[in-house]
Amino acid sequence: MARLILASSSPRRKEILKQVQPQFDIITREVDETVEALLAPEEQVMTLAIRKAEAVAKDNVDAYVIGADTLVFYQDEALGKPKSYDEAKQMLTLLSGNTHFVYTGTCIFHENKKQVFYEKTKVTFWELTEKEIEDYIRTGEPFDKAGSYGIQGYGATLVKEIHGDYFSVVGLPIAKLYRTLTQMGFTFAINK
Ligand SMILES: Cc1cn([C@H]2C[C@H](O)[C@@H](COP(=O)(O)OP(=O)(O)OP(=O)(O)O)O2)c(=O)[nH]c1=O
Repeated sequence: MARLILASSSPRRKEILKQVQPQFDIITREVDETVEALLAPEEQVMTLAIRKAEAVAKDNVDAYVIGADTLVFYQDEALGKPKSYDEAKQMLTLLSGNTHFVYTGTCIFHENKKQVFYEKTKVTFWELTEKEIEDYIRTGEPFDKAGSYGIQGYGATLVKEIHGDYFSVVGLPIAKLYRTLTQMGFTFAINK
């Protein structure tokens, strides 16, 4: 049976994949997460997804290896994970009352061949008061998340509208991933 590997340390990506496939392994390698800021958003997330998947695929050529990367873009500026309280406050203040885009790049390696794609989701935030932003940051939720929020947690209260794939905002566009893996020859447990 073909082996499926999620090359990610994100607990959210693991939960989403588990929702449709009970059996897979998690193997991660440290990769350089810097990327040329002048690249288009989709190129940035796909470049990083390829890097994450490739680092694991080179020792696991027979497996199907999945890498993913999520970035929030507001007016062409990439918002990654905040490094401090102040940075989280700055990001959430930018996003308040405005529309931004969440890009997730996904890459699958199998037998030295790769498939890469991205999803773009449009998210609009409610207008937030300074107290709302500060209360939210104190939950601790912003710190390991691109754009300083998690739509799947308390962050749900910040979101007015979303157009596109919810799961891609959380970190893994599962429907497109399922379809791409199936096209590449992987058989999910549900299809056996
Ligand atoms: C916008 C948003 C991001 N995120 C998360 C998804 C990603 O885990 C994280 C962005 O960081 P990433 O660098 O994409 O991923 P990661 O470092 O968590 O994991 P790995 O590189 O090992 O795969 O932000 C949410 O959980 N909810 C959200 O609403």
